[in-house]
Amino acid sequence: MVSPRRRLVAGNWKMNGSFAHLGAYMDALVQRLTGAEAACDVMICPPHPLVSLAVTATEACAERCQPIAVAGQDCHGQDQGAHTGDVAAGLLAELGAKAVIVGHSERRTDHGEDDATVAAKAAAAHRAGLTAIVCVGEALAVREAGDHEATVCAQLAASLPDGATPANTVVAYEPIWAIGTGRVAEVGDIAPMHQALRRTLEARLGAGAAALRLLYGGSVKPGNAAEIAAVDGVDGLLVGGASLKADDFDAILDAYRR
Ligand SMILES: O=C[C@H](O)COP(=O)(O)O
Repeated sequence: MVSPRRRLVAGNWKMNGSFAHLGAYMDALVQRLTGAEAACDVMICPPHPLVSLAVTATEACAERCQPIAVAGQDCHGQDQGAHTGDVAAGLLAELGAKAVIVGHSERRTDHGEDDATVAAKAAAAHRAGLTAIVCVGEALAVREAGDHEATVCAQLAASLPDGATPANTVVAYEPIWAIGTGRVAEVGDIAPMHQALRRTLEARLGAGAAALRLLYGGSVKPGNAAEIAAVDGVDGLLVGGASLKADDFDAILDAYRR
């Protein structure tokens, strides 16, 4: 049965990009999307200093192609305060962002963020009117030990704040061993995990869980996007490195043009 959930493809630029890159990228992406709409929501997540310019660029082309939403890559769990270097979800919303990634494994590793911190960040996103893209995923050792489903499902349950709904939350399953490594999870890795995560969402959110989108991320490229997009239970893709080139990102969107 075809899922009723609207697919989402989001490009996470991580700590890459520049003002010059953004301008050229938007020109190229809009050119490719014009007259070639993909049957999915499209989102880019540039570094925070580029969010405002990205919003301006997407608004300028709104009449030429399908909407391109802009998202932040992180926010603080509090609405404001003495947190040097952090970014408030409300400010991202004020800049025109529609969503923010929270709990990416690189944040969890680089900044020691635990599930409670991620849940607080997602709640802050919700208060600001943003969609929280909550990331979860296991390390290689956890998978090799066979504990991956229990680990990631527990991670998801603890990373979702009260008040999470399909309207304000997206979940991204990103096995850490597949991020930026070129090592792609097999269909046989992805499908069972997505089924387990769906059960976790149902236990947590009840009937509302059915509409919540569950993305896959980890070395998604033009060459494997269609196969991954076709996996039962995958409602879209969170793309890192391959989203940095407009051509490659557009080729990944082809997965939703067939
Ligand atoms: O947020 C994106 C993921 O970390 C995937 O990154 P990647 O496509 O470079 O493996």
